[in-house]
This record gives sequence, structure tokens and C-alpha cells, in this order.
Amino acid sequence: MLRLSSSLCPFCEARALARTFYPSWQPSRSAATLQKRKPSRMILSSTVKRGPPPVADGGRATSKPKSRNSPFGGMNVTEVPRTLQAPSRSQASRTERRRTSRTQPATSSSRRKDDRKSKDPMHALKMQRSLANVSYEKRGRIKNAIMERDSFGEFELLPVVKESIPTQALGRVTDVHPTPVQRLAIPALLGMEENKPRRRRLGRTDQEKQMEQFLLAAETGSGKTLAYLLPVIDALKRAELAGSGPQDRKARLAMTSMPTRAGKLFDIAPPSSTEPDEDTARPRAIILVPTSELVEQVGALVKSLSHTVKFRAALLSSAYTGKMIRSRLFTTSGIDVVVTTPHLLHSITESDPNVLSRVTHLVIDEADSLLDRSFAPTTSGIIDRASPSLNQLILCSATIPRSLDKYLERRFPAIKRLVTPNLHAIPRRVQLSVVDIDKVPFQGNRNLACAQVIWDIGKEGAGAPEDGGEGEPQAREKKIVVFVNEREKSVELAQYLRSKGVNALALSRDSNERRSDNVLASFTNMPQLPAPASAIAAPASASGAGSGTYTPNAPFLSSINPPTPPQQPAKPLSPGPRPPLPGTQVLVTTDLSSRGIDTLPVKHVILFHPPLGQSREAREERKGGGVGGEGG
Ligand SMILES: Nc1ncnc2c1ncn2[C@@H]1O[C@H](COP(=O)(O)OP(=O)(O)OP(=O)(O)O)[C@@H](O)[C@H]1O
Repeated sequence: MLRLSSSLCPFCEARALARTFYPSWQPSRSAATLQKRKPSRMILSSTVKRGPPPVADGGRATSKPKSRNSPFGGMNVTEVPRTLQAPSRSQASRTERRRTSRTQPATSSSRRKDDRKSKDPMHALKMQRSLANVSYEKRGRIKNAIMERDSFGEFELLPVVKESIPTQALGRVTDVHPTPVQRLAIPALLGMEENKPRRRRLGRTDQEKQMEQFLLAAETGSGKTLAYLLPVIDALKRAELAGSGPQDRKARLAMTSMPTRAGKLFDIAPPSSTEPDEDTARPRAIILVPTSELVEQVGALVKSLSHTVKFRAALLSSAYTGKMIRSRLFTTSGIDVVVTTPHLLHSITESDPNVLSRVTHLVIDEADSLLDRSFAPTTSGIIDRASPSLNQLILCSATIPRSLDKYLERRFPAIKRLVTPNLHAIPRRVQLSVVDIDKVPFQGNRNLACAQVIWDIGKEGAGAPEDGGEGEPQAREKKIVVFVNEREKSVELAQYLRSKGVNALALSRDSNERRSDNVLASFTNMPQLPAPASAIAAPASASGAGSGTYTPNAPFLSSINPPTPPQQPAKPLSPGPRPPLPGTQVLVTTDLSSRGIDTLPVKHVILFHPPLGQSREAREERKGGGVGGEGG
């Protein structure tokens, strides 16, 4: 079991740790995993943390421990620090041998699995191996390059766009400066670096050769939305000032001849009496996100900018009725920017392919999700259909899983990768704790372990506001998100937690609570919290991310468990009502709520299952094939 607790940072840095381990989601400021010793497909990268090869010294291999005082000292920790876990030299060499054995033909896969189970308690944390490697040299180079761009004024944005940044986009921020990803991406997307030799374009078609392709990869909560949105809006406004070009008309004509297919999910055909004009249902920019919740979040930023920059934006998602979608899309006043999900856009284009005919900018936000196995066919289809008119294709992601890496190599070999220095890094202020549920007092009872952790967090500093400040009691409530791998489990666990006196709600694709605005809203609709979170487990080491094994708090355990004689293992909880845990709200959810949603008030995240590193949909597909289950 892992538990992370962290201090605050303006961009929910702590979510990045869990996101680093779990590329398909990004939780909030702290996280915990209830870890059972089972192998996981998500493995930490062997090359990210690995230092220089051991130096032979008189026949004995010696390896110098990596300094934790370096700029990346707290990053990419693949094992519990020696002080906490005290692995022996032989254990370390076994780990190394196991890494090597993966590259060699296996003699017995079952033996290898057993080996992993028995000798590698931190196996689930090695999920980073599924992430693409970014060399330190490259990180250093980028860091130097972006250091001097510390003001939005340095970007060649239209004045009206620049003026909207402090007032609309970052209204709540007092000291407005671009974040690293914004320093990196905005000039590139604006073409401010065009004097540099252009990279060879290897697109599949003539049209694609003209299309610029970018990958924005930066840690979660780093401001990627604004990093792509400002240049896109700037380009739309410039095109508007210049008038639409002949290329647009050509592409539109080509698309008009595309056949209309049946079998659509939503009936969004335009009213038959209305002849579509230039701007009706012909957006020039489309932003694709994985969930309707994200449509709302990204859409809110787009809408706020639209008020001052003056463009027309529409939010389309399955949260709206077909009638609302139709009226937004086919509004006679026209449409410039659409924020939607791939499946809905696919349905729309099935009935009206012309919707994509004028798209010059296509953004695939959360590209690691939208180009994974479950979304890729739909997303790729949209890219194909839009590419004739596209000027820029922008992929945006908090991680680069190896699967995405390979996809890009194959499909977009000329893509320009804009990667921030801290990508795949574990935020230093995050505290990480591992709970071994096999040990006393949990003895394999994962639910009990989870309840215990929540009680410990809830009781920690009970009575005092979590951020040390004043405010409404509701705002002082501790918010904890528990991520599970199966949606059925979210309901079951929430019920269990309620039976233990925890105010817990389940949120999954098909839970009844999903439609309740209050469920997610209370975990997201908070002002940015400036103060650091209280330390829950051991204080973070001075050198970086705190990490250690979690020790159940005995008094708190007894508050949900009957007292047990000393030296005796605690008995598992029996179901039944418990006195409520005050001031704590828990959301038990799948990765539905994880992709890019800003859960700012959440400072504690529990990874109930070791993440599988795939989207929920992909896992459900696999589950259909009999591989499902609780995971972990
Ligand atoms: N330059 C900035 N200065 C201060 N705050 C910023 C800045 N840019 C963005 N933010 C804020 O940072 C928060 C996170 O931004 P955003 O959602 O764009 O991050 P992200 O990188 O897209 O995260 P994710 O990977 O989770 O989608 C938002 O509340 C946003 O208002």
C-alpha cells in the first residue's frame, strides 16, 4: 500500500507523481497505493533513474549511490530509499538481473512471475518503465532555453490575446508569468523559432506535409491548456483579420463531396431548410478531450477568453441533449472553436463530414489517453478527416508512454516534441507511503487498509483547518480521492467505507452519483489553495519526495477496530456502522475522474489498486476477454 501526502503547489504538482505512475490519470496533491504483491504491466523505466554503470574495483563491482542533492535528486525513484527499505546488496543485484532477464529469452514465464512476486515488493512502482525516456542532457538544454522567457509580453501574441491573459485566463493569479511548458510551447506554436532550419516533414500525404505537428509534453497541472490555447486563438484571430484563404475553400469543396453515412449516435443533422453558410457548424479549431467533465473544464477557459478576444466557442459533450448539441453547432452566428470528445465528434462527422472541412487547428488534449488502444481508432479517424485543412495538429499530454512514443514514431515521425524538463518527474514535495496490506494488522484486507488510511488522514490535525487558514467549514473539509481499477469496485468500496463511518461517494461511468453535480464539484470547485499540506506520514526528506512504508496509527486503528491485546494482530473489521469520521470527504472513483480534472482541494490520493496504466475502456475491453478483476 502506498500513501502519498504532499504540500501544495500552484499547479497541483502532487498529482504528477500519481500520474507518473499511472499515465492515464492525474490525481491531486498526495497519493497512496494499497499494494499487493502482484505483478503489474506498468513498470518504471529502467533507464530513467539508472545511473552510470557500476565501476569494477579490484574485481568487485561498486556502484556509487546517486546524490539526492542534484536538481533531479528526488525524481524517478523506483525503489523505497535504502534507509527505509534497507535492501541488501544481493537484492539489488537480483533486481538488476531481473531487468536483464527481460531482454533475454525466458526459460519459464511462470517462474519469472513468481520471482517478481516474491522478491520485488515495489514492482508496482516500476511502472515508469512504460514511459519514454527523456535524457538529462535534453532536459538541461530545454531548461536553459526557456529560462529567459519569463513574461507573456515576450510572445508574439496579438495585443488583445495578451491582455486577456491576466484578466480572463489567469484572473486569480496575482503574479502572472508563463510556466515552463508555456515558455516552451507558445513561441514554437507561434512560429517564433521559424528562423531555425525546419525539420524534415515526412507526412503521408501532400496535405499532411504542410501540416505542422507538435507534441506538448509536460507534467500534470503545468498549464498546458493555456500553452496551446493562446497560440491557437491567436492564429484564429489573425486568420480572421486576413480573411479565409483559398486553401480553406479547396479543402471544403473536397470534404463536401464526402458521402454521409448512417448509423450515428446522435441525430445532429442540420435543419433541412437551412443552407449551411460559411461559419455554421464549420469550426476552425477543435479541442478534443477524453471526458465530458474535461469538456467543461477546458471549455470554461475557452469561453472566458472568448469574451474579450471575441470568438465563438461551443462545448459539446454527451452531458448535453442532442437538441442542445445541434443548436450550439448549427447556430446561425457561426462557430470558431469547439471543445468536445472524440466519440461525439465522430458521431457528428458521420452525419455531417463538413464539420471538419475548415478546421485549421486540431488539439488532442490528454493524447496519452486519446491515442491509447481504446480511443486511437476514433481519434486517428478524426485526424485523417481533418488533415486536408489542418495547419497545426497539437498533441498534448502529461506523459509519453512508450505506446504513444511508438505511435508517434510510426504515424507522425516529423512531430516536433516540446518536452519540459520535469516531464515524468516526481514532485519533490510529494510524500509517498506504501502500505503492505499482507502484514499485521490488515492481513490482506485491502478494504480495511484503505479505511484505516482514511481515518488516519481524517484524524490528522482534526479540528484545525487543513490549510491553516480560515474559511467555510466545507472548504476546510479534507478531500481524499481513492482510485480503483474497476468501476464495480468503486461502488463496493464506497459502501464499505460508509459502513466504517467515512463520508464516501462512488463516481464511475455508470454510478448513479455521476450525474450529481455536487459529487465532483466539491472536489474541484475550490479556489487555489496557497498553503502547504500538512505532513501525514513521515516528513519529506530534505532531499526530495518523501517515501516510506506506512505504519498504521494505532489509536486511529483502534477507533475503527476493536482494541486488541498488545502483540496481537488486529482483527479485520467486521461490517457494521461506525461513528462517523468528521470533516473528511472521500471520492472513490476510476480513472474517469483522473484525466486532467483539476482537483485542487484534494491533497490526499490513495491508489487502492496498483494502476494498470491503461485507460478504463481498454481495461474493460480486456476484462471482456477474461483478464479483468481487481488487479494489483
Ligand atoms: N502561467 C500561469 N500562472 C499561474 N497559473 C497558471 C498558469 N497557467 C496555468 N495556470 C493554472 O494552472 C492550473 C492547471 O492548468 P492546466 O489545467 O492547464 O494544466 P495541465 O498541464 O493541462 O494539467 P493536466 O495535465 O492535468 O491536464 C489551472 O488552474 C490554471 O489556471
